[in-house]
Amino acid sequence: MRTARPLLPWFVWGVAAIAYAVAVINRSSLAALGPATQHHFDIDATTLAAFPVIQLVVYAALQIPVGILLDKVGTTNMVLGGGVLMLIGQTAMATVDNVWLAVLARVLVGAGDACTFISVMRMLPEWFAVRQLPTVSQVTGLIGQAGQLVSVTPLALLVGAVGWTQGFLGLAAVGLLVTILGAFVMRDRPGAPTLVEQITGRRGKLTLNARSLAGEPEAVTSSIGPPQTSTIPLVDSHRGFEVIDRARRMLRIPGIRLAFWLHFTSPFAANVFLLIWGTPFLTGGVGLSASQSGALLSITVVSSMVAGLVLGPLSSRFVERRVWINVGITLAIAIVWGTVFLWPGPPPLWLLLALIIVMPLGGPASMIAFEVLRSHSPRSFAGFATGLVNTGGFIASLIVILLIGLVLDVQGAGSPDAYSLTAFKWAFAVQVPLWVLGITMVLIERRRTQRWMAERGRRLR
Ligand SMILES: N[C@@H](Cc1c[nH]cn1)C(=O)NCC(=O)O
Repeated sequence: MRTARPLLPWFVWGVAAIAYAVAVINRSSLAALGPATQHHFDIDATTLAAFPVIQLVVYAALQIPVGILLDKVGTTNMVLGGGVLMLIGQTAMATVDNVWLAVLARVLVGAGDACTFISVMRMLPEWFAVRQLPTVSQVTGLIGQAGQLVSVTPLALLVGAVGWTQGFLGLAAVGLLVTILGAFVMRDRPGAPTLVEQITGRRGKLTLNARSLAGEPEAVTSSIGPPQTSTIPLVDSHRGFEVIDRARRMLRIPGIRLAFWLHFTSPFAANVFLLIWGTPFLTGGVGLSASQSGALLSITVVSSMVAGLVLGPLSSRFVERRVWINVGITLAIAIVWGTVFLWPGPPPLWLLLALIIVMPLGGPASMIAFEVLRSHSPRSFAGFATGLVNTGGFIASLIVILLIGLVLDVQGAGSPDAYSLTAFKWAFAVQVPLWVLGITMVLIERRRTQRWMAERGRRLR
């Protein structure tokens, strides 16, 4: 007899994905509001540029602590806690005039943002079957990217129409609504309570009867289950050094190192472009107008969303080749950027479009790192391991953001009136050593992973 497919996993995931989209809106809420921010706080361009950098530093620095907390307090509490931090941060952003308080507000936004993505990623295997995970993960990323589109235009229009304070309070209110919704709907796993149920101590029928989609028969492709915690080599542990000890234990598994390098190598070009250096390159370097540059930035978001739809089913169908899919995309990004570097003078429109379409594929490609991680990380360490892997792309992005600024400064082209195309080409060339390092490490760790699995008789099917 056919039993009805449970809908709860889709509701839980839907609310979690919306919470992630709100985190991305909060993260990029200043992206299209540069001049408004400068006017509101009366700050120069350098101080303005410090906002995304500080936020990124906070985000990256908190990935491992958040991952550890995640394994202890669970995904629902982390996503909702992150939501509360972000709405406090945006309320402060709306109401303070002092730039240092605004920096503190961005720290809160960065901290809340840091809690969201890895918690949602950690929650998915509890609700979905292995063969569904690549697609569900990619669609989660895609919904997050939609959040970026919201900050590029609608948020800027809202702030323009109702003013800074009302606009940011509106954003905080959206965060509050989603957090309240999450408190009623999100559950770590089937049978686990919602936040409201944790507080009242009563579990509803929906929770008691909850089922995951993971129990259904695997039709096409299946993958190995994650290893048991006991397969992780023991290392001498001292109290107070638990984090280092855990990191060492996890990093002894080559599959986890492979996931780290996959995430390190693929997304930084798009992150750097979208978060900070894309607009200066397109306007000050290539010579486009602000609106042309804004249109191109929107195309990057759409390209990444479309790629997410394609890559999910592809990496699920070709489990054995998923690493090559990631490497192929990184190489394509490097080749397009290489052509821009070597092109004499300004890149023609076709080349700019190729860059704008190919570069953002690195975001969805980096989600393959989490697929690889799921095959190699024991469940009890999954939050920690997800945080560890997610640091990869953000460390690389931070290094590139800082190096581009440095190379521009060294050439005397560090301010908008001194920008030049040649200076930008040299500056963006700092990405080359990171691609070389990343791809080399991926190839090395892939071979080690294969050997590790062969020695233990494990196989990806
Ligand atoms: N690679 C991104 C996610 C993504 C998916 N599609 C495009 N980008 C990632 O690692 N995100 C982490 C985060 O907090 O957003």
